Amino acid sequence: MITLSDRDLREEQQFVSTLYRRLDQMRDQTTSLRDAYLRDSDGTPGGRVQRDIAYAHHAATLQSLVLAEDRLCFGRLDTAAGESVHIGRLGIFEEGPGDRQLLMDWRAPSARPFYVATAADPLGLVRRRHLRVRRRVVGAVTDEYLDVRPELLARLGVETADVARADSPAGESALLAALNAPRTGRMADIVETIQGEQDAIIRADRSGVLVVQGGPGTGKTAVALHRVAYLLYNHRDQLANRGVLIIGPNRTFLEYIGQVLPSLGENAVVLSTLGELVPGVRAEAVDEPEVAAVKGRAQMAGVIANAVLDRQRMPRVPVPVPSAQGRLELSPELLARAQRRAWGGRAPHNRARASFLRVVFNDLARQVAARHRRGLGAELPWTAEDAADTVTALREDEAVHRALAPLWPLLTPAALLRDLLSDPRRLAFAAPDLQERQRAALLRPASAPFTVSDVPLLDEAAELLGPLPADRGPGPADDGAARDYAETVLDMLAGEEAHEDAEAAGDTASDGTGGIVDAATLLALQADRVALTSTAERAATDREWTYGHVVVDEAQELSPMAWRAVMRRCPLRSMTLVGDTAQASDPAAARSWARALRPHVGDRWRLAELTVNYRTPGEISDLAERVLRRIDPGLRAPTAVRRTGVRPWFRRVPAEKLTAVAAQSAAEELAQSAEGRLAVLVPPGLRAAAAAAVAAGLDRAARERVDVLTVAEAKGLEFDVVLLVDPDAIERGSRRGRSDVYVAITRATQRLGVLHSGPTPAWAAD
Ligand SMILES: Nc1ncnc2c1ncn2[C@@H]1O[C@H](COP(=O)(O)OP(=O)(O)OP(=O)(O)O)[C@@H](O)[C@H]1O
Repeated sequence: MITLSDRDLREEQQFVSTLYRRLDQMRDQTTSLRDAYLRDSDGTPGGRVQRDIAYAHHAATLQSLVLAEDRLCFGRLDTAAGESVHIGRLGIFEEGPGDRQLLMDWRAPSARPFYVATAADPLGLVRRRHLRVRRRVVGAVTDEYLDVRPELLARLGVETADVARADSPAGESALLAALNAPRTGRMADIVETIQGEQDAIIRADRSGVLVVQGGPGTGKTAVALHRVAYLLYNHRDQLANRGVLIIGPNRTFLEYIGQVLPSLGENAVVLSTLGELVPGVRAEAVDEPEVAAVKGRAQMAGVIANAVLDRQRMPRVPVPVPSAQGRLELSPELLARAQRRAWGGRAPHNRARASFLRVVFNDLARQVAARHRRGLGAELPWTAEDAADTVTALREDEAVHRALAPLWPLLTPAALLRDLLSDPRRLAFAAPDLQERQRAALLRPASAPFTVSDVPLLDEAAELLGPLPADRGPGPADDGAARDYAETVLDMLAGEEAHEDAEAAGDTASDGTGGIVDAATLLALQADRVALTSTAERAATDREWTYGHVVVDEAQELSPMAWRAVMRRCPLRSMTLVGDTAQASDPAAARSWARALRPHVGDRWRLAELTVNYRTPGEISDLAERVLRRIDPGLRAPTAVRRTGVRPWFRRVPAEKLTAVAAQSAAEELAQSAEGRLAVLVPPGLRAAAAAAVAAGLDRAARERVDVLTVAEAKGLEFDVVLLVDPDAIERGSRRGRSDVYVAITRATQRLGVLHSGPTPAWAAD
């Protein structure tokens, strides 16, 4: 590697300045186009929708151009054929005849050698150049030579003696600078320094299920996000219409990764937690482990199906039906026939109800006709018109509806699940194969909020129930359905106000995720009042939306029921599943990918592995490796790419002083540097006390750099410094407690401190 002369630096600066001038010009042009749509509308509803769509399109383009500002250009390739091309965050062309390309998008096939060419396999490159551009200024340029034949070097004006051969696939100094940089609390993109094994996954074929297995810090999340950007760029036609769904473990994580895709110019993406997968529900609470374990079992699919059947059961005695036409009655035989007719259509419950009621109302009308024949006016004929009028009158009769209410009620998934889990009788009917103890664990008050493990059950129910009919008129919907409906409307109105407020404030991307859609927020928008313009917006509000590609991060945590819900979102099975089975902590999680995927794709999935740890320095990952061996002696931790020379520290503290000492240690660690973030990771029982103690011991600026979290909350995140409090309690805290300790240790990018109340933890004893 050599550092270049001032002349080379000047030339690169000139080129980069040209790029930024063109970028400014593109922004101005897009702004004018966007604003033109604000003024132009023919005033018709159709015209307004078209205007909204065009406006949103140009606004999104403008946002990509704004976000491309930082590190617009970061590389240059010189080929053996004598060509030279600059690589950057997006493609830029000169304006005018010929449209010469100035900058090549990192995702273009010809940009690939930038990431994977080596001296052994130069892929046609002579030189790979890394440009360090900050605030439009080229600060440094480093070169690697991949083909050192003198005639090729001479063409670049370089002497053989001056060059260093590239032996690593991407610029080492750029990589180390990125890895050592203080963390900001938001994940950054890695376009400048994607490594060879990562590139192969990013550019892997779109079809089928790709599992990316890798230890902590191997870049699984980063790779998955760059893969989405790559797929959207290369398969825009297929993917832009259906969108891409990214599922992450919790909201904090989604906020952490939320800015990566917009910074890569991509917005056709929905980010969701499992708890938000069903529109209208935003579950954050988690169940006790044994309850979550039961709810996650595949068996629960049968339980939900039985719960629906339970609502279609018919009485064995006649059902009296008071009506304006007198007292009528439905016999058990008639009800059984209506039930068979409804089942025959194979429609979901709410739709099948129409068939059920058709038979019921015809029978009631038949009874009215028979009464007519027997009574006064019997000499007058009973016409088809009379029959139709009678059915209409019965359908509008409140008393009839009250009598029919318990038979085949309209149901929302929420009502079904709420009733099932709060009623021992219903549960006993639906779950005869669960043990008494398991059923007891599932029971809870009807007013309890939905938990994350309930969401796959709601999804299952939604599948079997189908939507409520759009125009269901006055009808025997059960109380739960009516209550849900009212709640949904209230939610919509509240959401609409919030939306209008945000618009009034000119705050189009107030969530900081650059316009990527937060499923739950969007649900609150009333589709017929606010035009949902982008694919992502429409997808996020529609439970039955199927995506062009689905990414699941921390996929090792999914229960069999969660897998079913996820698979429904992607019948094409174009999926990227990233995770690490050694980090699994969910009690219902599968222990292997094969086991998790077999019910859905058999063995038709591919495995890619990442083996290098970019996050954790060697001193900390050595420790992590020992924890890993205690989970399974056959497992190996990924190799750390760097060492810092700073060893983790341990301190024994009396149990009652743990939180106070954690607060003091946090203050000391933060004082060591003005930048970067610190996490205090605690057992759930200490969280509140530790948060209070830490907050009390810090000034405001320092407080903003600290998070006090449980391990579950810290999943997928990283911090410059981690203080691990009472690891033995974390280990004892759950069946997969050792995995939690492993996850905790591997969150640190620089330093780790451990506070323990008992003897030194076994994994660190020597
Ligand atoms: N090629 C790279 N260049 C620069 N930074 C990288 C690269 N690969 C990974 N990183 C950085 O390493 C850190 C870990 O990456 P990431 O969070 O994607 O790992 P992970 O495998 O998902 O970890 P975990 O399983 O612990 O959630 C991040 O800060 C990421 O930006």
